[in-house]
Amino acid sequence: MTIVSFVLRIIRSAMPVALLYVGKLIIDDVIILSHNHAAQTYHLWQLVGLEFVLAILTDGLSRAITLMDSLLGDLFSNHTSVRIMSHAAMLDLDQFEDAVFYDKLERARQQTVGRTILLSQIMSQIQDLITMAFLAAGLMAFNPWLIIMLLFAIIPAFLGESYFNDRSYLLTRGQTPERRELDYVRYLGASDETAKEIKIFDLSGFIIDRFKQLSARFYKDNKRLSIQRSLWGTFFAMLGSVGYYAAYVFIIVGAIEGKVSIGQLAFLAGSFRQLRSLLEGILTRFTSVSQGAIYLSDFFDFFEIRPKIKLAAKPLPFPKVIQQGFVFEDVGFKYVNAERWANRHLNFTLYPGEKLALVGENGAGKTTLVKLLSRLYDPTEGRILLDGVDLREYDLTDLRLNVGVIFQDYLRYQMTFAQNIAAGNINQLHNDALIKQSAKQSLADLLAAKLPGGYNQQLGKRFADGVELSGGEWQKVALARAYMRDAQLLILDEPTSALDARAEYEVFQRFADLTKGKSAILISHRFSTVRMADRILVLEKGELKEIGSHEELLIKGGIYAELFDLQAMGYR
Ligand SMILES: Nc1ncnc2c1ncn2[C@@H]1O[C@H](COP(=O)(O)OP(=O)(O)OP(=O)(O)O)[C@@H](O)[C@H]1O
Repeated sequence: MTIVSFVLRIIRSAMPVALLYVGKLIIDDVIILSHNHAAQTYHLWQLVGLEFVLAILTDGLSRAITLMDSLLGDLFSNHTSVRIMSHAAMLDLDQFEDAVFYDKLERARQQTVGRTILLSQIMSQIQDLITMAFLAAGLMAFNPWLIIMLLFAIIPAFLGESYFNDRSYLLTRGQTPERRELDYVRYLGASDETAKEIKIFDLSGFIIDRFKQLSARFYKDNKRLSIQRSLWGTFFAMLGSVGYYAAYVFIIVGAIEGKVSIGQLAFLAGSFRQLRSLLEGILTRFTSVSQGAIYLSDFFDFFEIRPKIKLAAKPLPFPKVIQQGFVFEDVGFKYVNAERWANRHLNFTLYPGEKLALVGENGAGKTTLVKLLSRLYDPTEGRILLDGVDLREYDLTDLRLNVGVIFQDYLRYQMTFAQNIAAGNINQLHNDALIKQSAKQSLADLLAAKLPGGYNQQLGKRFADGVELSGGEWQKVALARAYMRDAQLLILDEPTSALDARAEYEVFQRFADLTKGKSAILISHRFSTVRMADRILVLEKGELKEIGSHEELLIKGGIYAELFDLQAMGYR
C-alpha cells in the first residue's frame, strides 16, 4: 500500500505543472484565434478537453492518496502499539520500576498516537518537492537566475524552522517526567478506581490545584517558545516574499517588453503563485516532519532497552519432579535505586514437598524472596540452586510454569469471571472443566453460582453489565488462578488476607490437600495460617533470623514466639 501511495503521489506531483502548461497553451491559442477569426478552433477544444481530464484526474488522485494515508495511519498505529506491548513484555520487572524507563516508554507511546501521520507527511513532502521541481524547471527554462533568487529567499526560513524544532524538542523532552505526573494527576482526578477515596477525603481541590500548577508551568514555557517562533517565522516569511516578488516583477517587466507571451506570463505567474503556497506548505510540514523524525529516535531508544535477566545459552528443562529442592546460598538482593538490602545472607533449603511459611514485619523482605524464586529478579549476590543447578540455567518459561505465584497485589481484570481464572494459565482459556475445577478448589465456584452471568459474567465496573465483587470475593477468584497450572512450587503471598475466618480455614484445608507432595510457600501475617506450615522462616530486615516448626520456634522463645504471643494476646 505504501508503494501504491508513493506512485500515486509521484503522478499527482506532475499535475499542477501540466495543468498550468495546458492553460498556457489555451491562452496562447485564444489570443491567436482572437486575432485570426478564420483559424480552426479544433485544437483549442482538444486542449480544453485535456485540461478537464487533468483536473478530474488530479481530484481523483488526491482523494485516493488521502484514503491510503488514513488507512496506512491506522495500520501504523496498530502495528506500533503491538510492537511496544511485545517489547515491554520482554523487559524485566525492575525496569518497570525505574522512572527513566517510564519516561522512555511514555515517549515511545506518544509516537503511536502523535506520529502516525509522519509517514504520510514525509510522502506529501516528497510529492510537493517534486511538484516544486517541475514548476522550478519551467522557471529555469525561462531564466535560471529566478531559481537562485528563490533559493536565497527560502533558506533562512528553513534554518529558522529547524532551530526552533530543536528547541521545542528539548523543551518537550525535558518536560516528560512532569507530563507523566500531569497524566497521573488527571487520572487521579477522574477515574473509577480513585473516585471513592477522592470523595471521602475530599481531595479533588488538592488534585485540581496540582493539575493547574503543572499545566500552568507547561503553558508558560510553551508560550514563550511559541511567541519567539512565530515572530521569527513572520520575519523569515517576509524575506521569502521579497524574493518571490522580486522574481515576479522580473517576469512582468519581461512581458511588458514583449520578451514573453501572455500565455507564458500566465504560466509563470501561476507557477509562482503555486510555488509560494507549496513552499508555505513545505515549511509548515517541515516543522512537523523534522519534529517527528527527532521524536522517532525516542521510539527507537525504547526498543534499544534490553532485558537484564539473561536467558541461559542452553536452558535446562525444569525437573519433572524436584529431587533436592531449592537451596539459597548466601542470597542477597538490592533494588536498583535502593540504599538498603531487601534480602541479605539468606541460607536455607526448601525441600521437595515442604510447606514453608514466611513471617516477618512489613518490609522484612518476604515478597522480595518470592520474586527471586520466580526469577522476576536475579540475586544481586549469592545464588539459588534447584536440584544443585543455578536457577539461571533453567528455561525461564518452564520455570514460570512450574513456580506458580499469587501476589498480594494480584490484578482484578475487568474481564469475565472465567477469563479472570484462566489468567492463571491462559493456554487453558477454553478448558471449562479445568476453570470450574480451579474455582471449586478456591471456593470461587459458590460465587459463580450467584452471579447472573455465571462463569461468563463480566467483572468490575469499568464496562457495561459488569458486576463488582467484594475484596474477599476477588481474592477467591485470584486464588483459583493458582490451581490452573500444575506447578511444582506454589507460592501464595497473603492470599487470604481478605477472606473471612471460615473461608480462610476452608481454603487452607483444601490447599493442604491439593498441594500434597508439592512444595509451597505461604506468606501471611495470620498465625492461624502460619502454624499449619511444616516450617516457618522468620525474616527481619531482609535477613533470616529463625527457621523451624511452629513448636520448635515457640520453645526457642525468639522473635516468632514474641510475635505469636502478641497476636494471641489480641484474641484473648
Ligand atoms: N520495587 C521496589 N523498589 C525498591 N524497593 C523496594 C521495592 N519493593 C520493595 N522494596 C523495598 O524492599 C524491602 C522489602 O520489601 P518486601 O516487599 O519484600 O517486604 P515484605 O516483607 O513482603 O513486606 P509486607 O509484609 O509489607 O508485604 C522494603 O524495605 C521495601 O521498601
